[in-house]
Amino acid sequence: MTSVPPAALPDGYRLAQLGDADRDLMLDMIRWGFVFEPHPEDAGHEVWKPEAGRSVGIWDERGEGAARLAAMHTSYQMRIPVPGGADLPTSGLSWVVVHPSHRRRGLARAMLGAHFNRSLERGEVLSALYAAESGIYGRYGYGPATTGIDLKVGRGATLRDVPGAADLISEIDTLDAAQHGPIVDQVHRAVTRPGWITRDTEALRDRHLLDKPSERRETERLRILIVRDQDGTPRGYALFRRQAKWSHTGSPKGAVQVREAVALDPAAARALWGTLSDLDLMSTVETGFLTPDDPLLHLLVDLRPTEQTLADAVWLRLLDVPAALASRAYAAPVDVVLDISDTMLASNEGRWHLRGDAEGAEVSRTEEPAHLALDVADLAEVYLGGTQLAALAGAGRVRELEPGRLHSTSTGFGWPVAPGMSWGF
Ligand SMILES: CC(=O)SCCNC(=O)CCNC(=O)[C@H](O)C(C)(C)COP(=O)(O)OP(=O)(O)OC[C@H]1O[C@@H](n2cnc3c(N)ncnc32)[C@H](O)[C@@H]1OP(=O)(O)O
Repeated sequence: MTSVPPAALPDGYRLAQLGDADRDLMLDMIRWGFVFEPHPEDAGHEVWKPEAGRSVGIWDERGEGAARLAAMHTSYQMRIPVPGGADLPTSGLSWVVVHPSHRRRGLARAMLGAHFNRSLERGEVLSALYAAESGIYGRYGYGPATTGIDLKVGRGATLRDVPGAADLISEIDTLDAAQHGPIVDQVHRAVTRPGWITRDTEALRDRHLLDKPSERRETERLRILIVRDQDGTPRGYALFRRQAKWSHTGSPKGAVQVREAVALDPAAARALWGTLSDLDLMSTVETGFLTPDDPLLHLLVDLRPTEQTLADAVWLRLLDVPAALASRAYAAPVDVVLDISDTMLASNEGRWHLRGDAEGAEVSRTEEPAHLALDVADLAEVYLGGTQLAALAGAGRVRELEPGRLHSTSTGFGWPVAPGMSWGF
């Protein structure tokens, strides 16, 4: 156990980096936190590979005997593209668990403080996560920066024609990580969208293509649909499973469960969704999280029969506010003083003068009067352009201190392509 700089912890607890020797304890903690038992049939399929030096635990040293692990988290090294195309170093926070015996005494807060300091020391400007419950992370300065829409589309839903779609070649196969991994990676990487986190390490790529036997119980194994152009170049893919169901009168009611669907052009999107929505014996396609501007929403002739569920997707934390603001481009010129409150990272607190446009931006500390005031979590929510500053102002979460500044700044923070990503970590 390597010691980590002290954090505010209740007496008798100690924060420390976790390593390979702690792996079994970490896996046990993860089962406590996320409530599951290992399935015997998954033996040999587990590829949980925490990245070296990025896991931290809290040990309970009260009482007699050896210290017991009371809490843990890990993080992954990632890069997030932001509006304008810059790729920012990001710490992908994951597997945050406090054992039920130790909850609600500040262990999570202490771990988050350590996570912020350690990420900043590594030069990470942002932290990103998927929240198990949406009430947890706002208090630590994270905001839901991307939104996902899950659609349930009926079999044979009419899609608009796209020139060239009929010329593409669609092939369906059983997913084989070694064979299809490079194709998935190549297409996934070619997407240009704020928030689109690439899977840059082997551990992230392996985990993403994992097809655990226990997950096939009610369904089939993971399949892949690849759409290629006439030259054989992949233009899109979908990872999916089919689940067979039958009505009491013997009619097929199966569901296609899409894990991830990526298309690089309109024709590929049309070919992909056309195939997925017309598989034999299936009556519905469950799309999984799509970005709010996904082509499927605009290919469908009639949206009314589809069931839609909107939910928060990636939560973002600006660890270094000036670096984050200076790294993105702005859809319209902005020249504004923002007064930021941040209860956990004092280095972000206070007034920042931001001047930016489509080419880039500069940010400096200032004593000038502020035009807009907001919390760092609300800044995170608008940072990738998915939520309007003006919308948050409508809910009283952004204060306009100089009349007339809100709308121009809100336009500048917007972006024509919705932020999003297609996989969870
Ligand atoms: C990125 C990810 O890994 S998401 C996964 C998060 N982990 C889980 O959901 C696993 C099960 N839950 C847990 O392990 C724990 O309950 C945790 C990690 C969510 C919270 O740990 P704790 O040590 O109890 O949190 P801590 O004592 O620091 O509480 C911080 C604050 O958050 C609040 N809080 C904690 N969990 C929740 C929740 N699920 N919903 C709403 N508020 C919460 C606490 O009430 C407290 O509020 P306060 O500051 O106003 O007093």
